[in-house]
Amino acid sequence: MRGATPAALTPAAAREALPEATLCHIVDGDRTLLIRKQRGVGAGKLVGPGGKLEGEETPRECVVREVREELGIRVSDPDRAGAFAYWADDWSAVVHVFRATAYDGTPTESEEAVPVWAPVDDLPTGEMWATDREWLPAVLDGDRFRGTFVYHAGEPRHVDVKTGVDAVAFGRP
Ligand SMILES: Nc1nc2c([nH]c(=O)n2[C@H]2C[C@H](O)[C@@H](COP(=O)(O)OP(=O)(O)OP(=O)(O)O)O2)c(=O)[nH]1
Repeated sequence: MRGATPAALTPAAAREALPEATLCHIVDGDRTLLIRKQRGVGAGKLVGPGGKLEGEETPRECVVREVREELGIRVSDPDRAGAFAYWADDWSAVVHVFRATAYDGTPTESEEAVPVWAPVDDLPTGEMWATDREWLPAVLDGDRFRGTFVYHAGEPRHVDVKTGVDAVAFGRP
């Protein structure tokens, strides 16, 4: 299945075939909380906090754990906003995206992440994954989406995003 082309891969099959990861987009009034990723996939970029699923945890459990590990805060209302299947030369995954508005604690720098607040209506897209701009504004706005992306040599070669649709076909909440 890993060799299947995206066109042949249904969302359910993608989840079977690919590792799963999460992203959390916290909205606080007119700003949103990103991290400057210090290591791993996407190091150096501005991204939502998140990471790979571990063991039998659900995506929601994963995103709460990752936000706590990376920023030292506890999100209390992560809401599933969408998902994308993502293929690149060195890493491919189904990434579950959550939106949250409530958290306890103060975002604090860790080995993995430096917190960066960004204005919701002026996102630093030049420092983000090229395809994040296709779905992040909708997520920050409370909309839902589903996406499929193929990157080669760091450039997006296939980009398919549908907003206003449920991503539940990509898997468990
Ligand atoms: N914003 C954004 N993030 C992405 C994209 N593709 C992609 O895999 N990611 C994220 C999903 C995960 O949060 C992250 C990959 O996991 P990670 O390397 O941070 O994993 P981790 O913290 O569990 O692992 P580690 O560093 O301890 O090995 O990259 C994308 O297109 N845009």
